[in-house]
Amino acid sequence: MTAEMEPPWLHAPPVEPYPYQDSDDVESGPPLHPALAPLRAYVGRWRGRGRGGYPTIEDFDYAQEIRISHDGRPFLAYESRAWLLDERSQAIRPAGRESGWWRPVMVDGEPTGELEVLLTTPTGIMELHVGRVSGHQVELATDAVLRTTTAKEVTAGKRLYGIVEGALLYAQELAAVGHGLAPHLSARLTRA
Ligand code: HEM
Repeated sequence: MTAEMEPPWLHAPPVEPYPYQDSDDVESGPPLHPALAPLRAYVGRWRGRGRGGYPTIEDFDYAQEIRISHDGRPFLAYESRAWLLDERSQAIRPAGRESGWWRPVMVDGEPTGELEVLLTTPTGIMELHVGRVSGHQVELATDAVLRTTTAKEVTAGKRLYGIVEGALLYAQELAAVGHGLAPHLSARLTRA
């Protein structure tokens, strides 16, 4: 590469590690953005178990960890990892994994109670949800689903999340592989 072609940053000093904090504990870390006040109860590390099924598959038991964190900006980061359990609650194999963002809608500096949620899975599916927060309850429905060419055919989804007696509960429905909306997952997780 000739000197004229070199970008100016090529010989700049090395950068420090990412200097901002990502926190899953509202008591420490950066202050929670006011947009996230209605979702404050969700921030944390959660672990628990659930039961799943679909018209096309056998019912199954699973365990799951969810991390919901923030960095002081008006969105939550969402990460979930699940694994299948046998009848003795021993791990069989890794299962669903998902990550994305929960974005409360703000108008004139006030949260409207609406939520935009973006989620992706390693199985080639991207879900765009619109939702509502009321009290501790979060209700989501897909606005769009995008799939890679090799992904299973998922066309819609619906989710209901709640915080009940300090636990995170949810139920999730899917429209997939030729079926209309039907339950796929429900679980109860407590703070890990
Ligand atoms: C806690 C997370 C999840 C768990 C534990 C889970 C578990 C399972 C299991 C055990 C199966 C049966 C096939 C297999 O053994 O792989 C399955 C199938 C399936 N799951 Fe999930 N899943 C999760 C999340 C999701 C999500 C987020 C989506 C959609 C975005 C999804 C869509 C599907 C579809 C489309 C099938 C295939 C059904 C069929 O081909 O008949 N799953 N899931």
